[in-house]
Amino acid sequence: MFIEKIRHVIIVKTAFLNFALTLSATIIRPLIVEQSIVFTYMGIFNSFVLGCVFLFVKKAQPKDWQAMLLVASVMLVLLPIVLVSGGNNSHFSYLFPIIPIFVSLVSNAKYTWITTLIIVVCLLAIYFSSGLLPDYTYENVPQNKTIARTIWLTFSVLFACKFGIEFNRIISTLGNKLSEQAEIDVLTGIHNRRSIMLFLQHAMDEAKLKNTHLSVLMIDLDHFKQINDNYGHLVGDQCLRAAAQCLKQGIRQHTDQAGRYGGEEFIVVIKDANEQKAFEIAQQILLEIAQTSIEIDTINSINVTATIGLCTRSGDNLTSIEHFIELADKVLYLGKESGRNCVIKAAM
Ligand SMILES: Nc1nc2c(ncn2[C@@H]2O[C@H](COP(=O)(O)OP(=O)(O)OP(=O)(O)O)[C@@H](O)[C@H]2O)c(=O)[nH]1
Repeated sequence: MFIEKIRHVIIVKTAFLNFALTLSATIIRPLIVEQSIVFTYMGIFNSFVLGCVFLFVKKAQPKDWQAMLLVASVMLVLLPIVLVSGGNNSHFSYLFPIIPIFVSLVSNAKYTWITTLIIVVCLLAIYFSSGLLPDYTYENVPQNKTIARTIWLTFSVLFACKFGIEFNRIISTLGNKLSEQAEIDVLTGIHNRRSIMLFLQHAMDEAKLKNTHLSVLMIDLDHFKQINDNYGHLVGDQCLRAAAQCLKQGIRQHTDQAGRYGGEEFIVVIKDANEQKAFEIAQQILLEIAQTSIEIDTINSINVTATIGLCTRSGDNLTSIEHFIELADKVLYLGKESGRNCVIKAAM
């Protein structure tokens, strides 16, 4: 959504720039250079078209096709001008290589290749139609120069396409890595608090809408301070990683999610399951944690246990995530008081 918004801003700004530059050139150019009146008429028409496109994309919601609409409008105003100002020798044809770079920035590789292909076909068509249309610049360019410029332009457009796609690929790989890092807890490799809270909020909205069941498990490792004190923080960290793996394996992969809530406390969100099913998942997790041995050296290993507080609510009984977590937390501490290594359910 964030990327889509940035792309929309680029599209709107480019649409405005197209309009402003065309209008300015239409007004200023006749004052500086001597030119045929045809260009002034074309400039007025083009400014009108580009102005309308700008107003349209500014008002519309961010959508993929807006980039293509902008490209289509630019091609629509650019092609006739290029055709009557010397074809591929026209100064306006220098604008062609910018188009694939723009498309790659605001759209995807598929649209960039399609646009590039259309431009290359246009360049060839312009070359073969030269001589058929009047040249209002009245310049006499030798045929070999026209051929050379057509070849250079074609390669520039292809290079711009490849460059734009590669640049975009690097940016999106970096973006994916960054958002992954922003969602994952560095120590355990499962979701961090921010990410699991977001998941819980979405799951809650969904459960309210469909009136399905939703459960949270608050999981706290038992006597973890003692493990740290007796074996050191590195062994403590190993226990946290092992517990996180047990959570990952214990949940249903496509519906549920596990995250680190903070310190030695974890949270699991279970969607579309009644209390009994959530209780079975919790017990399975409890068993997995208790059965996992953590090596402290080549000979010795330890086992940790956990206590789980379970809260299940149907969609119409859900209030806020804070309240939901508080209910699970309360029964978790009841579990601690009643001897640990158990699952306690909150009253429905
Ligand atoms: N190794 C390690 N320890 C952590 C980390 N985060 C929190 N802790 C430790 O976790 C311990 C939590 O201890 P307590 O809150 O007293 O709980 P507990 O000893 O598990 O006791 P109960 O929860 O009552 O069973 C503290 O010693 C923290 O220093 C971490 O990232 N790594």
